[in-house]
Amino acid sequence: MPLLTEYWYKDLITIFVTVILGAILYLKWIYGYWNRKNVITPTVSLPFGNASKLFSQTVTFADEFKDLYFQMKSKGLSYCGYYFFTQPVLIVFDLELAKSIISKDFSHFTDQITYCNEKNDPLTGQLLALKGNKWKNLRAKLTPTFTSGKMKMMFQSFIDCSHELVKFMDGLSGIKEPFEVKEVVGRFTTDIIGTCAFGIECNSLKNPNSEFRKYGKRLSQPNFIETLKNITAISVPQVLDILKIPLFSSDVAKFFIEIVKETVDYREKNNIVRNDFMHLLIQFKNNVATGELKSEKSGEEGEKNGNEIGNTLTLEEMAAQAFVFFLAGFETSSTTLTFCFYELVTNPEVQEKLRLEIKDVLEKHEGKLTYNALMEMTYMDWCVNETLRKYPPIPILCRCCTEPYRIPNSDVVIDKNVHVYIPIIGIQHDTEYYPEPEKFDPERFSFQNKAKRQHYTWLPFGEGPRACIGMRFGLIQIKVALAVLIKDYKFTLNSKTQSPLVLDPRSFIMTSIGGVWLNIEKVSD
Ligand code: HEM
Repeated sequence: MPLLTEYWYKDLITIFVTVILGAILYLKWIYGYWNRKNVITPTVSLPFGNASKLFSQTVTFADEFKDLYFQMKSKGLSYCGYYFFTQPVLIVFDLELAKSIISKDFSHFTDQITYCNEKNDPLTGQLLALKGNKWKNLRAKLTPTFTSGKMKMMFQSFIDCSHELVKFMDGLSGIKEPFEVKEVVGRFTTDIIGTCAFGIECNSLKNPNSEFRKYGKRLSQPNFIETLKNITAISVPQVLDILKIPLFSSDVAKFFIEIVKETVDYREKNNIVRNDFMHLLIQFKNNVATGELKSEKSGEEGEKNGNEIGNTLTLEEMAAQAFVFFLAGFETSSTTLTFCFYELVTNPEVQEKLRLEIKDVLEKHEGKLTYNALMEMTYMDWCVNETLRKYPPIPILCRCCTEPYRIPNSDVVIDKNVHVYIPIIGIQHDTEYYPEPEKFDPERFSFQNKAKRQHYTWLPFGEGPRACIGMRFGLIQIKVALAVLIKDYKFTLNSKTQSPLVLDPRSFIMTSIGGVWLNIEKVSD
């Protein structure tokens, strides 16, 4: 039956045109947000705002925000507006403002932009995604897991996994096979995180099809639907909430929750104590129940207002934390190692200098790779820092405004729920701070050179209260791999590598298309 006119098809056309016009007007109003605040934005286009190239995956996150950094900074701007689809974002170029947002005035920007809905998806109830006081209490509890003391206690697990890595490399050097470095070091970091976070020997170096490796790959190479869910989670998270769509597929959640459940059961039944992250989580569960560990407010009160982590962790909460350590820990580190190897093979004099340092230090430590020996490898530290400068695995830092904030010396107020991005990829390639930024020069991180640079010019692990909690852990796994490999093997670039590297626009973490292929040869003593 016709509604508006005599003909149903005219009604249909009218409704269709009205909906389209309504959507366009709504988007135009949304995309006027920064204009109304007199904040300059790059040219905005319908329907994706400024992010159309990111949505069509024709540009990488790193290139998008590096280009924007240079384009806007050259106009003398300290910040600009941006629309990630319908989500307004402030992009900050000025180091002082970046410092205020992530450290000095942190109380206005306490949250990450990561999706969190523990009811729909238990795995999102993890440290990186939790908000407000819930995050604050959990962060306070988890921080002791990553002290240098705890790292020393876990160090033997790193060394055990490195033996497998060396065995694997020995095999390759014997048959003179080129190998893709990210695949191999990804298996190594998966094994370490599996051991330390889940107490499980994944053996992915021996068995590349191990379950952990399989899920690791799935998480780092999302398919179209998963990419769409990731984008929705950042730009319009309400859609996932209302439609009750979990961010992580049910089989991923089932795998991680089951593995934590089995580990906890086994350890509790057999009184097993290990120096790892899982043990600490079990202690939280049990100590808290006996009153030894108190969160800032009582769990009951917290449960009431729904904004506190309770006094005890449920199995799902434990699984979510182990999961984030896996998610945040294995690929960032394997990516860093991959780019570091690429630079070491394209700068053979740096590789040689590093090899000499490793041998010298080990000689002083009777040939044993101990925690202290690793800390004495200064040149290695510079090489890793320079890699993280050139290729920060996470190219932007993100915050959500949790309390309105007036930008100092301006009339611009950042409203609650507006996102803020700090494009560290731009800062770390800025000639003002790093002359010849494309050159790989570890000496930039010598004590004297570092002292000459401003703070906040090197941010691969973030800064302030929400900085990376696993920095020490990540650096140790990177350095252990470098120490055992560079000491005994010489690496050169294999012709299968697309050099200069081309980054993959489908990946948020910096990744090169086709990978980095190396030749390996044992060095004589
Ligand atoms: C080279 C290695 C790594 C890099 C470059 C890296 C980088 C980062 C960055 C940029 C952040 C956000 C910081 C901010 O917004 O200020 C972060 C957060 C985080 N990282 Fe890492 N990370 C690495 C290794 C690890 C490892 C090994 C783990 C765990 C075992 C880990 C666990 C986390 C967690 C849980 C957070 C969230 C912290 C919070 O919100 O309180 N990361 N990481």
